[in-house]
Amino acid sequence: MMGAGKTRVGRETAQMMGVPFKDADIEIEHEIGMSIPEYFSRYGEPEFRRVESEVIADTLRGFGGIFALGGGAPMTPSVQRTLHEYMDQGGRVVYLQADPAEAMERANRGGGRPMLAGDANERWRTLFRQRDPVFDRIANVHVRTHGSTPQMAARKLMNMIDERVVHVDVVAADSYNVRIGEGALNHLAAVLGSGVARVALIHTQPVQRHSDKARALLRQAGYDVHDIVVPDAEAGKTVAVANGVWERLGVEGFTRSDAIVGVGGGAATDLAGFIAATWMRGVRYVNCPTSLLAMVDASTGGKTGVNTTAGKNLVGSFYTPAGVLADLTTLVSLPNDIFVEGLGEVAKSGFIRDPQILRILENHADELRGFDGATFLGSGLEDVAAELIERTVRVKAYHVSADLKEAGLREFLNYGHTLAHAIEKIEHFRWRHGNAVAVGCMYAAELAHLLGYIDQDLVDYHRSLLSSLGLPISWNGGSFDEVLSLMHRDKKARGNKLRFVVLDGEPGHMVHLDDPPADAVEEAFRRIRR
Ligand SMILES: NC(=O)c1ccc[n+]([C@@H]2O[C@H](COP(=O)([O-])OP(=O)(O)OC[C@H]3O[C@@H](n4cnc5c(N)ncnc54)[C@H](O)[C@@H]3O)[C@@H](O)[C@H]2O)c1
Ligand SMILES: O=C(O)C(=O)C[C@@H](O)[C@H](O)[C@H](O)COP(=O)(O)O
Repeated sequence: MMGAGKTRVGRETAQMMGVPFKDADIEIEHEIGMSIPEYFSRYGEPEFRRVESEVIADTLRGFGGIFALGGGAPMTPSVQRTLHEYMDQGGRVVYLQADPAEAMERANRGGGRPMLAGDANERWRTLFRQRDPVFDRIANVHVRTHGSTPQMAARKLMNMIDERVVHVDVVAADSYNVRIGEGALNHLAAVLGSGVARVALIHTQPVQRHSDKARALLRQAGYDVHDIVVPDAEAGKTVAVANGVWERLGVEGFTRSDAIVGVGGGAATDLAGFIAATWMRGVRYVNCPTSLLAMVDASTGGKTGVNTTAGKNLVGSFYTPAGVLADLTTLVSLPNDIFVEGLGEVAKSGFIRDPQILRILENHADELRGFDGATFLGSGLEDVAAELIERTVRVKAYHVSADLKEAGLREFLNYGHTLAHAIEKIEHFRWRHGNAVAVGCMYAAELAHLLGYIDQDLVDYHRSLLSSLGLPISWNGGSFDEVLSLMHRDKKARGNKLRFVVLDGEPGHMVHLDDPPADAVEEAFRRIRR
């Protein structure tokens, strides 16, 4: 909107990012050879919009910087088309959302704006009512600058345009974006949208500072926020905890148009998604993962659920979120062992689909294993982690987009999980999920080798890569019989036949392994014992 601070904040942001800045008004005046008010009064608005549209299209072609548009520009259909094409090529279109009262006051300062001729305040309000829904729809980045200095707004904007976005296009469900970057949480209100009144903010105690931030953002945006603290980690993934949350939602009057926001590790986002899937048979939800594992895997894809006494994730549903906000600033408080655990799922994704992930892990194993939240932001490791998160989420998106309900392709994401879930259950969920997955991948590699799918070198590669990251590669608990009985409860099993997913030849090539010979299943188990 006029007065939102596009030029000031845009210029400031460009300076912080070390990129050029252009202002549409200056480019247009250069093109027409006179001031905009003069051109407007001589030739009228339609002619001005035509020139403006051409200047915008020309400027955006090949321009790598920040370009401040005039407030009316995005209302022109040809400009909208140009902006869509720009976004399709990876461009960011930012809606700078200033406090309306402040923006109106700034816009009227000094006068001279042709669009505000007459009663300037009333005219500004009318334009705002017309433009706000259009800007909201067109932009792919929404930055609220209420109460911010231009420098603060610029920093926020920089973080938001710097972020990585993975689009998850799901067959038979709404598509959504996974946003990865410092400040990704700032998108929360935009992702929830305006149809929601009450928000249940579900989180665990160790991530209180991050849920406080989410709550502040939600309150600022006018939502009625209900804080729901659930037991930490797997203790929160039970039907008893879910029942407690359903009770709260009932008492607090949550309706179908209200929403859930899950903040925390994978256990919290699995539970929050499950609540969203079941409350009134489905309400909107947004995941805000705060652990590496939740960022790369648990928060995306719509597998929601709880454990039962019989095993891991046995009750749940496939229910996709409205969006995922992986805010890298939340990793500052993540303990080292929980970061390292997350690398188990990252490596898994490298094995099943994206060998470049494996190379990045190899090249940065020492830094990754030594993760320290206190020095993470702004370090070289942050770029490495952001790249790994984006790549791993892309692997996830590839599988869930085509096969949301896990009829076949999606099962490849379950590499290593047949044994992993048995380990977690036998260990009473004291073993971390990502660690169990690392051992499970080792087991799947041994099994694939025994059956002639992969050579010994690839088994050895699993062992050396996973251990270089600080992940476990063997497990000594439980007996084979216990493990076998639990593996029969794995969701890939069919009837009384086991079903695994294994590598075929090399990383990136996966096959299903139905009903493998019993002696190989046992021998592979023997090989992962210390
Ligand atoms: N739905 C899926 O597709 C999917 C995929 C993978 C894993 N999962 C599930 O995810 C869970 C594992 O997730 P996880 O590894 O995040 O475990 P978790 O949720 O148990 O979190 C681990 C610990 O880290 C804490 N924590 C998280 N973020 C923190 C932060 N920023 N600062 C300080 N502490 C923080 C948590 O409170 C918890 O104590 C398992 O239940 C697993 O089954 C689900
Ligand atoms: O998204 C999937 O599909 C996966 O299998 C991802 C796994 O990494 C994840 O641990 C998932 O929760 C396992 O699901 P389950 O169906 O085996 O319980």
